[in-house]
Amino acid sequence: MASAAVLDAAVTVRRGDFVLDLALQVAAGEVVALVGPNGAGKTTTLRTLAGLLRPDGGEVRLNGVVLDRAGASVPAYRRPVAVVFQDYLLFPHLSVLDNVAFGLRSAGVGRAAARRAAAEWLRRMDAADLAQQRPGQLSGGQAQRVALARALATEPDLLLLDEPLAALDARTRLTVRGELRRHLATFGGAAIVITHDPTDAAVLADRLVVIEDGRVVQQGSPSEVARRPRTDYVARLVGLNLLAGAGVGDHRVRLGDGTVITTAEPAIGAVYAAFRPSAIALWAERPAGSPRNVWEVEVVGLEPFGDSVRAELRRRPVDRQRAAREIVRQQTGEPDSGQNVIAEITAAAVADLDLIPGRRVWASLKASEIEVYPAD
Ligand SMILES: Nc1ncnc2c1ncn2[C@@H]1O[C@H](COP(=O)(O)OP(=O)(O)OP(=O)(O)O)[C@@H](O)[C@H]1O
Repeated sequence: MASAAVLDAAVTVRRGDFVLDLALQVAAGEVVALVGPNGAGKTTTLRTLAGLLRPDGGEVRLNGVVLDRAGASVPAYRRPVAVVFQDYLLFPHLSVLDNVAFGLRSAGVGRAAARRAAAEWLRRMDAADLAQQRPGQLSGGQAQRVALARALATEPDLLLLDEPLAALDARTRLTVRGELRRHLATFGGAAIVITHDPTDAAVLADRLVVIEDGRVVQQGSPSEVARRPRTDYVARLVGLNLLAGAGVGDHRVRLGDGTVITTAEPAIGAVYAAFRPSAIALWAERPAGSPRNVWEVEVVGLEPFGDSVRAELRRRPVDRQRAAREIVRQQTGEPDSGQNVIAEITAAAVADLDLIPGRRVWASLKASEIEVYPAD
């Protein structure tokens, strides 16, 4: 069970035009996954916490000790912080054992004691048999285990992992992900894992912190975030459609373009509506019968997705003024309003409906398939 915050950071970091303005707390024993699109500020966060970048303002505290504050900064090598870099950065000329011992030697531990401790960490990581090998002889999964042993051997209060599984092929990744989860579970400090992969985040982390453009836009347990995304990026990450609108009573939500959708749950005030791409069915003719949401849509694009096909659909606005703006938007080639939806359908349906970009069809979505929740 996680306890009081080990890491307590509230910093501003400028890099050219980019500003990271981040408040982040991580408890003892807690694993946080830091996710965000390219350029969101993940690496900047990691480098700041590691002491490789000086913040322009704010404070970083670790176990109550100030590491950064206006004008004063504890250098990287003096911080109880360990980093596992994406490509592991093992020293090629040293044996695995000496790589693991290196961190301890730098922290002032004597040679014999450092090697004994390194051997013990390799044993814990099921890597004792690799001790005399050189990094060049290791598989990706083995190198990751060694890098993790090297980081944990220094018994850091904060462990930072930068895309720890990115260098691995899909099969190795699955096994190493499981191993990493086991090792992180026994780590008593605070851990932050940077990842682009929603599965890695869900498996490894207790909490997801999503940053976009230098700011935290959403955080919560992996299941909360997966069920209730709050930005387009998060919705895409977890594979849901996300629409924004306002509750207008009677289980109805008016979307930005005037479309009204019916939801099973009551909706009040500003809300988000999220649903799975597979919840959408497509029809050649307007479907009649059971109560559901029906939209006329235009196929924007089609993409294979496993055994099925993902179709990007542009909903046709019902609000006349907005429709006029939509026409202008299409003519001027402005970016999408973000209200397109993705449907996941079978290849047979694509053939039956003769779907091609530009084709107009009908889409239906059951009210019970929509998760509706407050936007603020
Ligand atoms: N040395 C630098 N000088 C100026 N700007 C920089 C520098 N390094 C990074 N930036 C800018 O800081 C912003 C955040 O970059 P950062 O590498 O932290 O993002 P990221 O979330 O790690 O992205 P990615 O997922 O692509 O690694 C970007 O806009 C980037 O252009």
